[in-house]
Amino acid sequence: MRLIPLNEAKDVGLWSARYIADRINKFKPTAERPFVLGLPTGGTPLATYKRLIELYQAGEVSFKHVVTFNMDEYIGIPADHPESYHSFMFNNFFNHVDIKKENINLLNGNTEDHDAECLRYEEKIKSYGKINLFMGGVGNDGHIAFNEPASSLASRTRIKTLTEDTRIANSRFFDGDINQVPKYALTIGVGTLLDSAEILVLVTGHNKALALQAAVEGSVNHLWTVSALQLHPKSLLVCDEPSTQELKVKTVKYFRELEAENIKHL
Ligand SMILES: N[C@@H]1[C@@H](O)[C@H](O)[C@@H](COP(=O)(O)O)O[C@@H]1O
Repeated sequence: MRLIPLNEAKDVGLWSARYIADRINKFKPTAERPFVLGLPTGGTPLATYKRLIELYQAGEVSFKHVVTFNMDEYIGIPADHPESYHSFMFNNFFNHVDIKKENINLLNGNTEDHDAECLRYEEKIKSYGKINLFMGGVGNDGHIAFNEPASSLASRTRIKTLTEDTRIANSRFFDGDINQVPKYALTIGVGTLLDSAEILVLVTGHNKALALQAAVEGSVNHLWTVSALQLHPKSLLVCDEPSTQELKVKTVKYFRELEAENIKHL
């Protein structure tokens, strides 16, 4: 695991966007051999999407041969609801870059058969071999995608019941009203995520400090599903200073020294 300790949330956006653009460019994707990118929603990745759009506008990266898979989607709100993850992705990213519509993959939370939809998604991912890079955020309780506490670390794409904590946290997008927040979601599993070649998780704000501590200093534990990153050969946590508050000084110092060169080149 690598941990990149940066100062501010905006630095996390700049660093991660540059990282993703470099990965895509190095891969030299073509129509026959696209770069497969996993994507999250939430407040944290907004700065990354904004910067990726700027890099695209500056001609530094293209999404023409990039295929995307989103992590999760609510059940029970229409795809065109302003707070669906479908709307989020088009409004904040897809509408502003040169990605082809047919290369965008999102879970559909409004089918008759959720199991069939989840299986379809897993099969579609498999049809590309694997996801080259999955970007994610983390919930206050350490959930990754919508893999709430006690999700199996071997889980695949499926329906999950959202915890009250998550619904309270996400009510900020629903006029502060928890009753408007869906109770269920479709989400990739922890196992699905771990199959990716590389995982990049963004962590910002003091409310993520316990989750970051669990991810880095805790044991692998299904109550903090983000800790499963410890099992992955190539995982990367990019964080701001407030989110490191619960880490030992020694831990932060260690990673800061290891990453001195990479942090300098922001
Ligand atoms: N399903 C999403 C997660 O993928 C996201 O990481 C988390 C944190 O969101 P935020 O970045 O807004 O704190 O929220 C939701 O629960």
